[in-house]
Amino acid sequence: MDMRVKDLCVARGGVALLEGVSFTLAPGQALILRGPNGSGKTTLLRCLAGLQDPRGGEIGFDRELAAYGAHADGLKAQMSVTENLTFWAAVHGLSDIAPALAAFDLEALRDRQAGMLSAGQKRRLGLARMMVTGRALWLLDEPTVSLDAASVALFAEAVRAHLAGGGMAVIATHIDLGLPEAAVLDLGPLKARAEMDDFDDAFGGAFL
Ligand SMILES: Nc1ncnc2c1ncn2[C@@H]1O[C@H](COP(=O)(O)OP(=O)(O)OP(=O)(O)O)[C@@H](O)[C@H]1O
Repeated sequence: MDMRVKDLCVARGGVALLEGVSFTLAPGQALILRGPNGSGKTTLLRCLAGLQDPRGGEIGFDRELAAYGAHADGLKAQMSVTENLTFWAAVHGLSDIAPALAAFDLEALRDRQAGMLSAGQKRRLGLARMMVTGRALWLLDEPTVSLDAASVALFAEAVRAHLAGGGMAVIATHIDLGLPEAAVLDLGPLKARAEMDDFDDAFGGAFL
C-alpha cells in the first residue's frame, strides 16, 4: 500500500510551519527529510505518526502501520537489552528479537541494563526497537545521533533490508546516511507564510 501525503500543512504551538507538503512513497522506498533547525521536520514526523493532527491536507496511510522513533529512545532503563526488545516485540504480537540484536550488534550487550548503555549503544537499541515492531513504515527523527561511523553503516543496512522486505521509511537527518537510493524532500521551500491567524492562535491576540 502506498503512502500518499497531499498538500499537508503542519503547525506547532499554533504557528504554521510548513504548507504544501506532498509526496508518495511506495513499498520499498525511503524519503529523507532535510531542512534547517526549526524548519518543522519533527513536527511533520509527529503528524505522520498520528501524534498530532495536521492543520490541513491529507495523509493517505493507515497510521497503525507506522512505528515512530523520536529523539528520545523510549527505553526502560531498569530492563536489559533483551527484556526491552522482548517487551516491544510482545506489544506488537511478535517474539523473535534475534534479527534485531544481530542487525545492531547488540548480542554481546544483551544482558546489560539499558540504563547502563553508552549513548550510542542506547541509540542502537532504540533503532533495534523499530525492527521488532514489525511495522511497515519507519518514521525516524535524527536516528544517527550518537552513532559512530560503523553504527551508521549498520543502520543504513537495516533500513535497506527493511525496504527490501517491502517496508518504507521517512527519515529526518542532517547527515549523509549512505542511502543514495532514497528520495530527498527539502522542507526549506515549503516554509509556511506567516499569517496573522497564527499569531492570534499562539498569543491569544495579546498583541492586537
Ligand atoms: N511544543 C512546542 N510549542 C511551540 N513551538 C514548538 C514546540 N515544539 C517545537 N516548536 C517550534 O516549532 C518549530 C519547528 O520545530 P521542529 O522540532 O519541528 O523542527 P526541526 O526541523 O525538527 O528542527 P531540528 O533540526 O532542530 O531538530 C521550531 O521553531 C520550534 O521552536
